[in-house]
Amino acid sequence: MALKEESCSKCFDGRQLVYSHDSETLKCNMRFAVYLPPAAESRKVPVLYYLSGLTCTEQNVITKAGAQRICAKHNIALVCPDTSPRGVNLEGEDDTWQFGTGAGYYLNATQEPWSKHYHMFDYVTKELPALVEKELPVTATKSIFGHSMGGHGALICALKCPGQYASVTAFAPICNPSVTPVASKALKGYLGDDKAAMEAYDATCLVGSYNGPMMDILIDQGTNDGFYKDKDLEPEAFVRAAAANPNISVVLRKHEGYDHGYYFISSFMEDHVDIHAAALNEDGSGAAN
Ligand SMILES: N[C@@H](CCC(=O)N[C@@H](CSC=O)C(=O)NCC(=O)O)C(=O)O
Repeated sequence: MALKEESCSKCFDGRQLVYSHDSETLKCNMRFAVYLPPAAESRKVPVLYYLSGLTCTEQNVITKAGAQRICAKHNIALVCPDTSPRGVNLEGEDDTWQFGTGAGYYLNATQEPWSKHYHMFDYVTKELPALVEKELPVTATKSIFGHSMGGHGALICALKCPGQYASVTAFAPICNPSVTPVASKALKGYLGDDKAAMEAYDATCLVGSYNGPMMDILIDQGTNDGFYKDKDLEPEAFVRAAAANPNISVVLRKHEGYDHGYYFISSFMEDHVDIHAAALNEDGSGAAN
C-alpha cells in the first residue's frame, strides 16, 4: 500500500485516520486526514474534500470543526489534505505565515525555487484523489469545500475542473487573491509579477468564463472577521463577477458577529456538509438513510 497509517481513532461509529505518503507531484512526504463513515466498512462511499487555510495542517479541521458526526450521518468520507509541501527546506519558506510552509494557495508555482515542489493544485485535484480512490473504500464521486485560503482553493478547483466536483461551498474564502493585500504578495512570489498568471488562479477572475455544469455555491462570511474587515476576502467581488454567468448561482450569507476562526466554521459546518451530501448522494452511491 502506498499509504502509511499514522493514526486511527473510532469516531461516530466510523474511523478518523491520518495517513502519510510520498507525493510524486510535490516531491516530499505528505500527510492527509480521512474520516471514513460507518458504511465504508462494507461498501464504497463518496468523498468530500476540505481545504484548510493559512498555517493549518490536516489536524485543524479534524480537531476543531465537528464535521465527523455530520459525515457519519450521511455516510460520506471526508478527506483533508495539508496546506503546502512539507520538509522541502527552501530558503525563505518559513519567514512568514503568509507564504511558503502552510501557505501553498492550492496553485502550481512557476517561479524558482517554489516551482520544484509547490504544485498544490495538481496535488489536490489529481494525485490525492487518484490515491484515495485506489487505496480507500471510496467512489470517484467527489465534492469540495474549504476555509479562507482553502475556501478559495475549493472555488478554483471547481471552476478550473468543470464536472469534477458535484458541489462546492466555502467559509470566508479569499475571493480575489490576485489583487487583495495578503494573497497578492503570495501569488506574486509563486507565479511572478504576471497579471494573467495570477488571474488564472483567482476565483473572481475565473467565475465569469466558467462553462461547466450548473454550480450553486454557498459562501458563509462572518461580519466580525478581521481578514474581511481588512479587505483580504472580498466575497462581494466574487458575487458581482458570478452574476454575469448563468451557469453559476452564489448565495453569500453574512453572519453577524462571527470571526474568521473555527468557532465560526463549526457553527455552520452542518449546513455545508448537508449540501454536499445531497449532491454526492444524488446518484444513490452514498445514500445512508
Ligand atoms: N495571524 C494568524 C493567522 C493564521 C490564521 O488565522 N489562519 C486561519 C486561516 S486564515 C486564511 O487562510 C486558520 O485556519 N488558522 C488555524 C486555526 O486553527 O484557527 C497566525 O499568525 O497564525
